[in-house]
Amino acid sequence: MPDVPLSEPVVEVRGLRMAYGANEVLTGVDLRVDAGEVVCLLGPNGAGKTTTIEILEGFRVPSAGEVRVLGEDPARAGEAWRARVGVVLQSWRDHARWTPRRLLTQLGDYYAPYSTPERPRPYEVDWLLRTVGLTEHADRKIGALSGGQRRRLDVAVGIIGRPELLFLDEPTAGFDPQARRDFHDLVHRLSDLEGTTILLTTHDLAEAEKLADRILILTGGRIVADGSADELGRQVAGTAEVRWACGPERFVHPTTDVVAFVRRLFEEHGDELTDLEVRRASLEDTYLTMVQRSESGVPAGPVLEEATR
Ligand SMILES: Nc1ncnc2c1ncn2[C@@H]1O[C@H](COP(=O)(O)OP(=O)(O)OP(=O)(O)O)[C@@H](O)[C@H]1O
Repeated sequence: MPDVPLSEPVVEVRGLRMAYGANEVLTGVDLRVDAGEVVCLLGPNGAGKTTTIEILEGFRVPSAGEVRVLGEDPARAGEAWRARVGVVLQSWRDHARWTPRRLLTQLGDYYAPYSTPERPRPYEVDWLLRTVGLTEHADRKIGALSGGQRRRLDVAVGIIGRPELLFLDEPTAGFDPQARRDFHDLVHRLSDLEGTTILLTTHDLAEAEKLADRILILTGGRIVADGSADELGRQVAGTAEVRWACGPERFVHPTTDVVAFVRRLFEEHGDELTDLEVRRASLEDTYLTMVQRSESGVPAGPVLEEATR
């Protein structure tokens, strides 16, 4: 079970701004993550996802705004707070001469004083190595691991302390399909069985759709969309597209009422229909359209015609 009362947000951000010199990256980000949620932060390259996550982790001090994570300001929070937070950064390149077992054991020792009866810390190292698929490589030098194996170790490092809140910045970059699936299972396990709250970034929209209870889209310095994949789809996709064939001829028609349209199609053409397909806006269509609209200042509205044009 989560250690934060369910009514209190685990992450709450209001009016967050961040500038690197003259480059204003975040211009007023508001977001909230509740206990036990898996939230996915999407956005184009350079949108400020890593910047946002690093501010929430306490690694970066924002230019302005209010940030509360597990009830504290991350920029001022102490070691006990840090022990409750797990972090998988975009890339680690250190401890090349150590072995995964040694690194995880050492890091685990750091978390042990913060163990509680509800949340015993750290995870057992052999269990964790097995869970991330590194048992065979547990005693090899970290510098000799492949990119994907190193990334699995990054994930293990992020969760060794049994965090209540886990930040994952592009966690599956470089994973092969099996490692990706194993990782998705791990996220479900952490979320469902451990009540871990998870905020992740990814460019893999199928991954976002699979993992996220809620998706946030960051572009132009702000969050422009917030909802489940289905909700976002419905917000922008008023129409579906019906494609069919009658003999050699093929047709495409956008409609807001698929069932009524298809029923009429069968009534009128019945036996002559040789193919039929209904296409709704995918998360990719929705995402691309929302980002394009935000960049060009166009308000929300149906997306499918634009996305499939
Ligand atoms: N330390 C820094 N100093 C100056 N500018 C920075 C720094 N870190 C990031 N930036 C700039 O801030 C902007 C946002 O970068 P950030 O890494 O947060 O984006 P992102 O959404 O995570 O991108 P990506 O999807 O490519 O990982 C970019 O224009 C980047 O060049």
